[in-house]
Amino acid sequence: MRLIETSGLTVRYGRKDALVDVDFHIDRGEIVTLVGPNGSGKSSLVRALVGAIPPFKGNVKRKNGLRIGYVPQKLHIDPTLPISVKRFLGLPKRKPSATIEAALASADVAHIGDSQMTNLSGGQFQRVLLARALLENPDLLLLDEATQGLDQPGAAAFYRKIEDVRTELGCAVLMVSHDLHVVMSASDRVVCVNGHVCCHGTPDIVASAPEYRALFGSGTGGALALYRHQHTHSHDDGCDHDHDHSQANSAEKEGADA
Ligand SMILES: Nc1ncnc2c1ncn2[C@@H]1O[C@H](COP(=O)(O)OP(=O)(O)OP(=O)(O)O)[C@@H](O)[C@H]1O
Repeated sequence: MRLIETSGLTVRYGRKDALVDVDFHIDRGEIVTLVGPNGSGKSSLVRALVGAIPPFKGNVKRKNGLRIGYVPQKLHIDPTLPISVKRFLGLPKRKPSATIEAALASADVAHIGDSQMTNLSGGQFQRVLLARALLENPDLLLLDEATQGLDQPGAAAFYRKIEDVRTELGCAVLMVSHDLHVVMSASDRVVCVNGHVCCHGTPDIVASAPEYRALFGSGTGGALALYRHQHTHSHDDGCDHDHDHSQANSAEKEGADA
């Protein structure tokens, strides 16, 4: 079932098109990763999907009553403001403590409810933001560069957690990343934008390839993968971003030979 669907979506700021003619959809329970370089229109697409900006052309359809849980890139908390994790999760609207505890448990941080927000590590902080997004029992979990600032094992652990959350709660997940190479192996689909949809497809797990290990280190449990570009697509459609296919190609070969 479609949760969100755009057709022919164009987003314009002033006289400048940020995105042109985008057909995009996300279905119930699927994990979609949106990649693209800086300024390629990822945030614009997300803003249009959630209805924060209107389409200049085309349309965006959302399922009636769609509930979206949003995990931002980061959130500034005044370091002089003492606030515990549980109190933070009760803002702006108080929630039953059982609801808060369940959300913390789903984000794997059940034990830090009484900690001060300002004392959390980067990884714990992102888990709390994830718990906050889960409070409303979302149909769609939206993560905007949610692992920025985490080290690589931290990012990998966070991705694996997201995969678990999808399995447990059945929500769809839309992840946004500016890193073309690092995506979730759990993604059902990867959509690459650069002012338009350049290409889309399934990511390949290349965790066993030496090149993969050289790039990302080991110990990620296969949560990180290189996105194998679809080499069947043509780049003479005005897609002018800089893909580095060499590493992914050699990793694929190694993976195939192994
Ligand atoms: N509010 C705005 N007003 C004018 N131009 C904007 C606005 N927001 C974005 N843009 C422009 O639209 C284009 C797409 O920006 P967008 O923020 O969607 O890209 P992005 O892929 O999310 O980038 P990043 O990875 O750097 O966050 C850019 O050229 C940007 O300068």
